[in-house]
Amino acid sequence: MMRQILYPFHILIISSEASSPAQNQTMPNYFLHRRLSLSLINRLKHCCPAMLSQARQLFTTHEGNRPTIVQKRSLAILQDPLFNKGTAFSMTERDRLDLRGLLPPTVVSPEQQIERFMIDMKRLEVNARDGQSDPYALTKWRILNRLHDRNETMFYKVLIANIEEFAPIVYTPTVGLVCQNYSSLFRRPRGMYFSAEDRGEMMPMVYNWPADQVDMIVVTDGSRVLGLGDLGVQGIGISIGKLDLYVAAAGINPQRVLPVMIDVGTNNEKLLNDPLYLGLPQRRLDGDEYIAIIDEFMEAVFTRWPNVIVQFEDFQSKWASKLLQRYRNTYRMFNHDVQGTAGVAIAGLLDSVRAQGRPMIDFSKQKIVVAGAGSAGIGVLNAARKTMARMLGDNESAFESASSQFWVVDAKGFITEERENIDPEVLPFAWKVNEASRLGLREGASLLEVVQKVQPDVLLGLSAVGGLFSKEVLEAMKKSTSTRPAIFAMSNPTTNAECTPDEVFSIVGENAIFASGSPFKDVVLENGQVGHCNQANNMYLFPGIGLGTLLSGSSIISDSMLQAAAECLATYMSDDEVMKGVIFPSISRIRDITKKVAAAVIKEAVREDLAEGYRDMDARELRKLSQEEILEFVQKNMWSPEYPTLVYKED
Ligand SMILES: NC(=O)c1ccc[n+]([C@@H]2O[C@H](COP(=O)([O-])OP(=O)(O)OC[C@H]3O[C@@H](n4cnc5c(N)ncnc54)[C@H](O)[C@@H]3O)[C@@H](O)[C@H]2O)c1
Ligand SMILES: O=C(O)C[C@H](O)C(=O)O
Ligand SMILES: [Mg+2]
Repeated sequence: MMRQILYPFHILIISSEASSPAQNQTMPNYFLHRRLSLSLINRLKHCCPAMLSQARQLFTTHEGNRPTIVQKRSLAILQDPLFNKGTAFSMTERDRLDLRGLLPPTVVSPEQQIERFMIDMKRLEVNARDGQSDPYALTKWRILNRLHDRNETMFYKVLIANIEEFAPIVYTPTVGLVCQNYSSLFRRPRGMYFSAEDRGEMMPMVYNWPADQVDMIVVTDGSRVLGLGDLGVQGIGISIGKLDLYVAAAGINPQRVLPVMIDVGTNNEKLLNDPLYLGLPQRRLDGDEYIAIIDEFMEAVFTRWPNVIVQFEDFQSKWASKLLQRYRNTYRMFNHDVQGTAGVAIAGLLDSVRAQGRPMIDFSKQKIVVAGAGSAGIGVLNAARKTMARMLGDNESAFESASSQFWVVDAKGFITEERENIDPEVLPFAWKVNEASRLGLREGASLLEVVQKVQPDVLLGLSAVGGLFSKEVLEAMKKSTSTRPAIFAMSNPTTNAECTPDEVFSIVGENAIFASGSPFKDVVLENGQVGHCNQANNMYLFPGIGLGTLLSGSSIISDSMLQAAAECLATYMSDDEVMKGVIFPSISRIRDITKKVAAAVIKEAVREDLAEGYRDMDARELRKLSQEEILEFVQKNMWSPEYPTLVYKED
């Protein structure tokens, strides 16, 4: 009789403590429960061992996964953002980890923590937003950064749950402002800094990083941060921002990411003269000296973490492609501005063909004017030409005729073969002088002249020049031969966008397709419909490329893997969406997109026989997986910000 009464009562106590860590219980309540609970366990132990084991089972089921073993206690754990839960530490955990007295007595749930955080953040927003720019952006970044410093799990919970609102803070455009002001914003270090002064020391230095396992490194030398130029050591912000998205979008475990800054000096006079500048106060190293440093860094990180993936980010175009060619066949690396941007642009360009109600294969007939022939522009041009050539038969003549679909304009104007000291990478896109003159164009012609003469289907900007697509240029786009002229103002941050969506829809027309690198708000058109602002940003690809490479176990990142990622993104949008001018998904879908892109990358790595498997999933097993099973495998390996149960154990 006694057993029958005790049994449900006991389970109730155990499960309530386990599942909802004594939410909002004050100390006395908690102790009462705990005392009851312990005494009942003792009684059960003697009178009914079977019941006890059932109760324990229930306890374990409620706790979910196995606990995380930590070698820290007390203050050390509260100061460790990877393990910290703040006021969400349950009372039992507080006891186990010597936290009693170090936290206010009320235990709150993770949901309540986020609610409190968001209320705080929203307070700032009263009268704060003025259209495109947000005067409180930097303050919000600071608040988020402080949260990142004290509780990683909660930071990612907040970021994922509010990705539309906070991606523009941790990523473009605000991250640009953060990099510009980094020396004064600096509070706590994050990531690693390798400088020219560390020559010969990088190998042992790598072992200063506490994590034995690192999956993703994003490295920059700060030489071309977004469209903001050389920001020297302050470029670390861009590596941090990209990795925030790796965790939020791809579910890479935050304990296994490493933002890196390689400081070889800066040519930015303002920084060199700034006494508060935190980087090496010297001009940038160049030539062999520069390469030797990057070589040493690569050797060091791949020695300690042979399976790491290194994403090169925001290297000036002078070095971007050279370093890519130097390392891409030896190391698991890619240059995201060159390769990721290309994929995103191709996906958008293919969807703008669909938006005209035409088949994707008609992409090969599109006339494309590109403003900007730097690392991003050249990456897009090469990938677009390759895509067209494949559609036209994939032979040399297909390549030739594909080249004549592009008109490239840089800081010196329209590029022909007459250009002095032409960059060999641009040469394949330079027009023959006589063919250009047949169109009424000459070397150095202005963007406006080119648009007037060519009447392109697409005008794509990767120039880093805000407002480059002037009223006159957009007026000229009205004569585009396309039924839905596409204008891609891809430069970052917002101030560098070549034009705004309002300008496009009001000048070019309501049928236009608009995409920008940094986010803009949709526009209400005169006809009452919505003019969609698509965000053509490589954030839709890099998390999936990284995750797919990691899970496939491929030791390199091949062109076909990148192509598969781009094609996956291009087909992500439904016909219905595309016809409405929505050619990129909303960022709120980024985890789903990333999962699919990663699956496409894995599939391609398997097809190319590059996949070597990941953990228990060896290459043979991976080859047997269906599409659905690959997606499941990806999903299973994506980290989610949930508090694990912590248990203390000495080293
Ligand atoms: N949306 C994205 O996903 C994405 C990805 C990568 C780069 N970007 C942006 O693209 C921009 C360029 O990046 P990059 O690495 O190629 O830089 P870069 O410095 O290598 O190249 C800039 C190019 O623009 C040209 N240019 C300058 N003034 C011009 C003008 N008045 N008219 C036409 N061309 C002009 C330069 O000659 C050069 O060819 C940056 O703003 C960057 O933020 C966006
Ligand atoms: O960082 C971005 O937002 C995109 C791109 O990598 C850039 O350099 O602008
Ligand atoms: Mg970049």
